[in-house]
Amino acid sequence: MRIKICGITRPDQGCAIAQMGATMLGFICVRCSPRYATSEQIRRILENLPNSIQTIGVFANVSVEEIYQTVRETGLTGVQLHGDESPDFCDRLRQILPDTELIKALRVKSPATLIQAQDYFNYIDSLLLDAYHPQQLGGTGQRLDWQILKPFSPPCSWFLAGGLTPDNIGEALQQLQPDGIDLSSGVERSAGDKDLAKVSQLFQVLTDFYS
Ligand SMILES: O=C(O)c1ccccc1NCC(=O)[C@H](O)[C@H](O)COP(=O)(O)O
Repeated sequence: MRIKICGITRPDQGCAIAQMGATMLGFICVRCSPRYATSEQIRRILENLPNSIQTIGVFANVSVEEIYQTVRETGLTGVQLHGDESPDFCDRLRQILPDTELIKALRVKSPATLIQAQDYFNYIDSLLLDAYHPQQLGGTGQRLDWQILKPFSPPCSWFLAGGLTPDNIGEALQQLQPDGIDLSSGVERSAGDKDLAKVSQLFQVLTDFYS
């Protein structure tokens, strides 16, 4: 199970969360987000992390060139596209960053979103399914309808996101079998400030679940 904790803004919290067992850390490269981290901030956080951890930059509706430049400046190992990027955009990005993991996030509004997902399978490494919110792109704490995900079995790996917390993660994993999980506001004190007690509680629940 891949465990991604998203919206990291502080080096000490990044290190602590990596030590607790996260396999991926996410950095919000979307300027309007309260969790926005600059390339300089991301670089400083990455300097102190173990090499084994994957580091994912989250982008929305920016150019291939901007993403390329941020990845080169920071050393991020992966990119998550959280806006309205097309399959063709994913294909172009993959061509200029062939060794960078490419995750396409889809905000699930209805079962039609899961049909739309099929258009991306040839161009991405993983899908991330998040909740739909009319005004915000991500980090909303909104849970998506797990019921409509039950028959979903894509040919690529997929992450469950959207309103996950230490209190509901067990129930989510009883109902669904994602390859990874992604949490942000459910393990925060305030936007961008992770609550290490909640992150620790999450890992305890996961340990109990899998033992
Ligand atoms: O987190 C943000 O502020 C954000 C802003 C703009 C685009 C994406 C954003 N987050 C993407 C993520 O991967 C979050 O972890 C995901 O939306 C789940 O968030 P939450 O429901 O708070 O766990």
